[in-house]
Formats: sequence, structure tokens, C-alpha cells
Amino acid sequence: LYEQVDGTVPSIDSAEFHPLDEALDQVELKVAVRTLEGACAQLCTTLAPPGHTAINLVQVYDYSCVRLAVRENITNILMDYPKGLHVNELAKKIKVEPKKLSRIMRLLATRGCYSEVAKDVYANTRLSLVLHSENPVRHMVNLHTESASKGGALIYENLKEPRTAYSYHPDHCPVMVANNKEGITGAFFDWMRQRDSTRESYHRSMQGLSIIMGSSAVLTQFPFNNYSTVVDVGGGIGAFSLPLAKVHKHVKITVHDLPEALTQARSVWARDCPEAIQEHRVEFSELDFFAQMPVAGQDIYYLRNIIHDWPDEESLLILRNVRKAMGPHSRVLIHDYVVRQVNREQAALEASKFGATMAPEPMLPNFGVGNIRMYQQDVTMFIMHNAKERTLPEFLELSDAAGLKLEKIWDLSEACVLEYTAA
Ligand SMILES: C[S@@+](CC[C@H](N)C(=O)[O-])C[C@H]1O[C@@H](n2cnc3c(N)ncnc32)[C@H](O)[C@@H]1O
Repeated sequence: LYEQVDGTVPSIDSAEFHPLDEALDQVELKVAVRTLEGACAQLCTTLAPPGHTAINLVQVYDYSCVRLAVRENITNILMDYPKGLHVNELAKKIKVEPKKLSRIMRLLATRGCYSEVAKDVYANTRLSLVLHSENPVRHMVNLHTESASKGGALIYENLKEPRTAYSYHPDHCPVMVANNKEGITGAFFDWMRQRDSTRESYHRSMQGLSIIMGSSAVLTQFPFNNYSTVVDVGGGIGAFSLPLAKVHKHVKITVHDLPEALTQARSVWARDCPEAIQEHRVEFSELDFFAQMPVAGQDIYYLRNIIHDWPDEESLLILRNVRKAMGPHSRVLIHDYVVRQVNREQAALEASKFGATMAPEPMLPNFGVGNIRMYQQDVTMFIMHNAKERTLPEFLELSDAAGLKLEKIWDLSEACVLEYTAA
């Protein structure tokens, strides 16, 4: 696939992106990589002594090392030194002790994030480039290193403390319990909305998540040509709808979100897609999706990474409000992970029910680590919102209760798009 695009295959120390890294539709690549990642990890777990693998699961500091790199803009600094910068010089620039820094850079370079081009001299790689301040993925990295990590450390306590153990209230998620200790209360979105820099980075991180998940594939896989109006419910700054406006110029778009998100959205669109504003192809319209219904009678109501942010009760409120807005021709698209069971019999059932692809034996049927982001993100949703990624039966329970009928599942190899009509 790499060779087909431009005749080259990236190496571990490639210092620039490959054209395929920025492709809108990565479904074919993701299908191949899912098997590659799953098979490599399973082979290692099978053949390495279990103690060795167990310690690899927990002795993980990559996280904190990447945090340093991001906070100190190491990738940006190294952009000026394509042949590399000595760690002593780098240490001076970011004001840290050089011998400690060299150990952190060595660990990161062992992962392929930065390359040691000569002894203690480091340069950027294709992997470290995503940590650049202008790269949206960096904002998702930031969300994890600065917020999710606090909650991740408290999973055990959250499951055992009487106040939180059986609660699905968004205020009781591990991140907010950690924040409570600093006097911050409410749910993650309440907290995030009130802090300008956190909110701006959060909304940019959604553009990052779209890149990570290859979500823009929906623009080529789903037949938008057949539809003329699209409502991006909880659309943020337009991680989905801005590329939609560029690719499908005939579509009229409504972006619904909270006022603070829309303020940021307007300036992002004015910079990155002014033609859509000038041609009146996009409207920004305030909406609290628990209290109000979206603009009525549109062709498509698109909810990406929305339902996964909320426990069942809140998700049902959102979907019922969307249902109220639908006309007879309207469709709802829920774009989220559809979580797979690990058990082979269950996986076979899923395969027969919704055409989910099973990995070939002896691989785990769900592709194991090849799909790890789905399972990690499920735990992230618990940590940050007391919410979850859902299995197909869980989606069906919700959508049945909201009066929606599942028509089709578009499998984009990482997440899926569930297409509904009014029941
Ligand atoms: C995980 S982001 C997804 C953004 C966008 N759909 C995407 O895929 O990039 C969740 C979005 O829900 C919005 N949101 C949260 N609470 C909301 C509410 N009560 N009403 C409307 N939007 C809300 C947030 O502002 C945020 O933009």
C-alpha cells in the first residue's frame, strides 16, 4: 500500500510524513495494520515468558516522557536541527538536567519517537512529528497526559469507594474525583468549558482523534452525494463537518454545539474554510442536546464521538431529541466504536449478525491488540465521563428506546457508522 502511493515504505527513522499518513480514507491500510499489530503482539505474548510480558504491561513511563516532550515543545525545537541536536544543548534550551534528559530521550528513541542520529544527538522522526504544536494529534496526546492520566491512576479506588462504586453519574468519574481534590466539581464538560486553554485544546484534540481513528473515511465510504442537508450534532469545531464542506460542496451543514465551542468553531472555519461561510453552506447554531431538539427535517443527523461520552440515561435523552427533529426521509448516523467480545463463539455471533470481520485463527477473533484503541478508549470514557463505548446489543437497546431502526452498519475498520431511520 505504501509503495502503491509513492513508491516508498517509511523506515523507523523517516523524518517526514508519508502521503498515506494524511490520506482521507485509510480503511484499506487500517485493515492491514489491524492484523499486523494484532499478530505481532500476540506472537510476542505467546513466545515471551509471561513475567517479561507482565512487566512490559505496567512498567510504562513512555507516557510521562512524552508529557515532557510535549510540554517543552521538543519536536518544535528539533525542527530547526534536521541533522540532530546534542542532548546537552537541548537540555540548556528547556532548562533541565542533561543526563536525566538523555535517558528520557533514549527511552523515547527506543520507541521510534525521535532518532539518536549520533551519540546523544537527537532528531525528529515521523512519529515525533505528531507532537508538534501545530499537529492536532498532539492535543489528544495532551488530553491524555494532562487529564486522563489523573483519573487512570484512580480506577481501583473509584470501583471500591461507596460514593462512586455503583454510580454512573458523570460527576463521579475518576478524572472528576481527582479534580474534586483541587476543589473542582461537576462533570468533565462543565470543567472543560470554563477553562479557555483546556477547552481550546480539547476541541482541537477532536481533530486529532479523527486522524487517529481514520474517521474521515466516512466522507468517501458513505454516499453523501445522495443527501443535501447534514446536521453535525455536538460538532465541536468541525473535525467532521469542515472536511465534509471541502469534499462535498453541495451539502448544507448545521453545526450544533454549546456556545463556547461555536465561538472557536467560527474562527477555525473562517481561517480554514472561509468559502463555506461566504457561500452560506454552514450555519453555527447553539444547542444543548439534552434540553433542545436539533434543527428539524434535515437529511442527516450525524453524531460522532457523542453517544460514547454519556451513560445510558443521558444518551437516551440526546437520541430522543434527535428523533423528534427527524422527518420521514431523515437518517441518523452514529459514528463510534462498536465494541467486540473477545470470546470466539461470541465473535462468530457478531460476525453473523452484523458482518463484523473475525481475525483468522490462531489470532484472537477481535484482532487482539490490533483493536486495542477501542478497548483503551472504552476505559478512557469511563475515566473521563463515567460513560462507555458500546457493543451492538447495547446500541440496539438505546436506539430501540429512542424510536430508531438500524438500517446498516458501515464498518470503517476502526470505528463504525450505524445508520438509522425513524422506527
Ligand atoms: C467528544 S466531542 C465530539 C466532537 C465532534 N462530534 C467530533 O467528532 O469531533 C463532544 C462534543 O459534545 C459537545 N457537547 C457536550 N455537551 C453538550 C451539550 N449539552 N449540548 C451540545 N453539545 C455538547 C462538546 O462541546 C463537544 O464538542
